[in-house]
Amino acid sequence: MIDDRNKTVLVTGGAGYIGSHCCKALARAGFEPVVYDNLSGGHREFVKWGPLIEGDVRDGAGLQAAIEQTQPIAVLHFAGLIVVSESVRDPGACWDINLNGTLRLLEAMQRGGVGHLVFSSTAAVYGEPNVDLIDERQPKEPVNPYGASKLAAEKIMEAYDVAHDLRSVRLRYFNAAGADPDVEIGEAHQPETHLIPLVLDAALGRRERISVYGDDYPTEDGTAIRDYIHVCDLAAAHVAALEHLLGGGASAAINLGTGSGASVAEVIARCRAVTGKVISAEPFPRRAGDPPRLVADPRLAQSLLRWTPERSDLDTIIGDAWAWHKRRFFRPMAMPGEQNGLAS
Ligand SMILES: NC(=O)c1ccc[n+]([C@@H]2O[C@H](COP(=O)([O-])OP(=O)(O)OC[C@H]3O[C@@H](n4cnc5c(N)ncnc54)[C@H](O)[C@@H]3O)[C@@H](O)[C@H]2O)c1
Ligand SMILES: O=c1ccn([C@@H]2O[C@H](COP(=O)(O)OP(=O)(O)O[C@H]3O[C@H](CO)[C@@H](O)[C@H](O)[C@H]3O)[C@@H](O)[C@H]2O)c(=O)[nH]1
Repeated sequence: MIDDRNKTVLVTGGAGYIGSHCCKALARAGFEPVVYDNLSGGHREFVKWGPLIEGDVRDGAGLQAAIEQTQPIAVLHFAGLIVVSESVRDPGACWDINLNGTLRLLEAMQRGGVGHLVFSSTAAVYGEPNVDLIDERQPKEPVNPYGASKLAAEKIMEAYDVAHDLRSVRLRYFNAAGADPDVEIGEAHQPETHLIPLVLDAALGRRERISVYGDDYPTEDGTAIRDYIHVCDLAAAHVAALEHLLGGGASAAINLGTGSGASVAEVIARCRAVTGKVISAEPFPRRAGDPPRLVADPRLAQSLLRWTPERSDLDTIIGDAWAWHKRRFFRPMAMPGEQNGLAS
C-alpha cells in the first residue's frame, strides 16, 4: 500500500518512549521516519531509524519548514504533555502543548498537502466509565485536563476531515508498557510516574518500596485495574493505522488495549515472579483522578486494523521492561539530567 515515490513519515515526539518504538516498526515496514521533537522529554539516543529535526509542535513555521523539507506522506503525532497530575497542576501548559501544538500541526499539514494523520489519544478521554469493557461509543467525559485536551484535539481532527479531507486515526491507548525486545530502546520518562518502571526500580534497589495508591477500590483485591498493552503491539497498530489511511480507509477513533485487566497488586506480584527480586510495597492513599478500572473493548482495532496484541501478556511485558531497565541502569546510556548507574 506504500506510495513507491515517497515513504517518508513525519513523527512528532519520535524521540520519546512510544514514538521511538513506532519509528523502529515503521522502518521495519519499509517507511522512512523523520522525527520532529524538541527533546523536552525524549532522548536523542532513541532517534535511530532516521533523521531528527529539533523543533516544537507549537512552532507553526518550524513545522511548515519540516513538512516542506521532507514532503511526508503522513504524520504520526506523539508529541505532548503526558502526565495527568501535571495537567491538573498546570492546565495552561497542558492545553498549550496538546491543543495548540495539534492545531499548529494540522494547519501545517493542510498547507503542505499532507492528508493522513495517526494521533496518540488516550483512554483518559472516557473519564471513569462504569463498565467492564470500554468501547469507543462510551460517553467521553474526561476528569482531568489531560484527557480533556486530548479529546479536544480529536474534535479538531474530525473537523479537519470534514472541512479539508485530512483523514486521521485517533488511537486511544490504554496503559503502554514493556520495551523493545532487542533492548535498544525502552521507557525512560523523567520524572517516571508509571507503575511498572517504578516497581522495577524497587526490584533494582533504586527505590526502597513501591507505593500502592489505593487499596480500597471496589475491585477484588482493592487495588486499581488497568489494561497493560505492550509498546511493540502499540507500534504495530500504528503501522496498521497508517496502512489503513494510505489504503483509502476512513477516519476513526480506535481503542488500543487487550480486553483484560490487571490490578496493581497483580502487577507487583508478577514483577516479583519475573525478576526473582524482593519488592516491598506499601499502601498509600488513592492518587487524585485515578479511576478504579480501565479496560478496553479491543474489537474495533481487531476488525478495522486487523490488529491483535502479540506481546501483551503481563509476564512478557514485565520481562521486556526488566531487560531494558537493567540495561539502562547497569550499562548506562548518557541521558541528560539523570544519574546513571546503580547507587551501590
Ligand atoms: N505512556 C502511556 O501510557 C500513554 C498512554 C496514553 C497516551 N499516551 C500518549 O502517547 C504520546 C507519547 O507518550 P510517551 O509515553 O511516549 O511520552 P514521552 O514523553 O516519552 O514522549 C513524548 C515526546 O514528545 C516530545 N515533546 C513534548 N512536547 C513537545 C513539543 N512541544 N514539541 C515537540 N516535541 C515535544 C518529547 O520530547 C518526547 O520525546 C503522548 O501524546 C501521550 O499523551 C501515552
Ligand atoms: O507508584 C505508583 C504508580 C502508579 N500506581 C497505580 O498504578 C496504576 C497505573 O498507573 P500509571 O502507570 O501511572 O498509569 P495511569 O495513571 O493509568 O495512566 C496511563 O494510562 C492512561 C490510560 O489508561 C493514559 O491516559 C496515561 O497517559 C498513562 O500515563 C494506577 O492505578 C496508579 O494509581 C501505583 O499504585 N503506584
